[in-house]
Amino acid sequence: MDHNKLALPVGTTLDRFIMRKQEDFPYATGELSQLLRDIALAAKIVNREINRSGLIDIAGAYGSQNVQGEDQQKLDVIANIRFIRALRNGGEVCTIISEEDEEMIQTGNNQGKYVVAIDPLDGSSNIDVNVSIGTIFSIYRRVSPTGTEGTERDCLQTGTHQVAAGYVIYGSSTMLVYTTGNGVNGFTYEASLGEFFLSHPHITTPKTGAIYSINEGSSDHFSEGTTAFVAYCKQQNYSARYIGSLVADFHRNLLKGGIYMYPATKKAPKGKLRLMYECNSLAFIVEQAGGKSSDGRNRTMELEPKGMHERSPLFIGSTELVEKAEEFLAAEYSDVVAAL
Ligand SMILES: O=P(O)(O)OC[C@H]1O[C@](O)(COP(=O)(O)O)[C@@H](O)[C@@H]1O
Ligand SMILES: [Mg+2]
Ligand SMILES: [Mg+2]
Repeated sequence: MDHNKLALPVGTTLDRFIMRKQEDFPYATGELSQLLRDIALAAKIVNREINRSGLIDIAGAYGSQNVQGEDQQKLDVIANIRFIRALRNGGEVCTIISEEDEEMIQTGNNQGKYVVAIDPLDGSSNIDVNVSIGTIFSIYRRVSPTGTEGTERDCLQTGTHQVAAGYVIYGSSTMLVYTTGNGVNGFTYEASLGEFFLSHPHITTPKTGAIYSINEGSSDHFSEGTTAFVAYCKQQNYSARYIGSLVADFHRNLLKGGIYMYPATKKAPKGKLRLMYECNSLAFIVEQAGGKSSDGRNRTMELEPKGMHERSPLFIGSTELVEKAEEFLAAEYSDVVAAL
């Protein structure tokens, strides 16, 4: 009996889980394990900042805009600093792309084998109103040789090249959910012990569900296909649930079944969400949990990134719901083509 392959019990610490899983890979050298620990450490620090954000003056806008033209919140900047510092100090990462920085961030760890794409604080519009927010990350192995700075080619890889991806949700409890391509596991943070504990082993998402998540405030700008699918969801008496924090909406639907959509609209032809550190990361998770993710037509993880902050429409969640949405969009597309 290969004990390493045994399912680890609920309550296993993240550290122990990472170590035991590393033993499953005889050629593993521990760098990815250490990188996952570095991310968990930064998440603990950011969690502390978020929990006390109402008490100390870190609420509100920071006073500058990021490359997307969005007003940065103080916590966006604090989370960005904390994750970059942990990844730099950890030594495993040569280059970082972050939602909050226009250019690639060279860490100085030229021997580092990994590149990280990160959304340090997801759900910025919910920061000051005590609604769940998150962090989203993707990890890639560099393609350029070690000993040099990471390149744009290292950063612009398709989602299928992710070696790991995950998110942290800072909600009623704080959880870290991630995959290294061998299923999805969730860990709950016990602040008094300063530890993440395995609480959700082998997460799988239902094939279908009765929840749809989309900002209907933009419905005037929806395409015909999106409008038709939303109408279909209502006919099916599905529940509309939209928190406005991608991580939180995704997490709920992952566990309960459902679909989250941020479609292309007339005002945002490529949607809003960023391919490298929002869409690809969650696409890897949902596929590993038995779900599906696309831009309405193409598999998210096969989309060729053209820029670090490129946007992509996102339809993600239970396979049957995403496929149903794709059917409505395909009908719209064939109408468009027929009209050409
Ligand atoms: O307000 P909208 O247009 O519905 O957008 C909400 C979406 O934008 C986001 O806040 C974008 O992410 P950031 O907060 O990281 O910029 C998502 O979390 C959320 O799903
Ligand atoms: Mg985000
Ligand atoms: Mg963000």
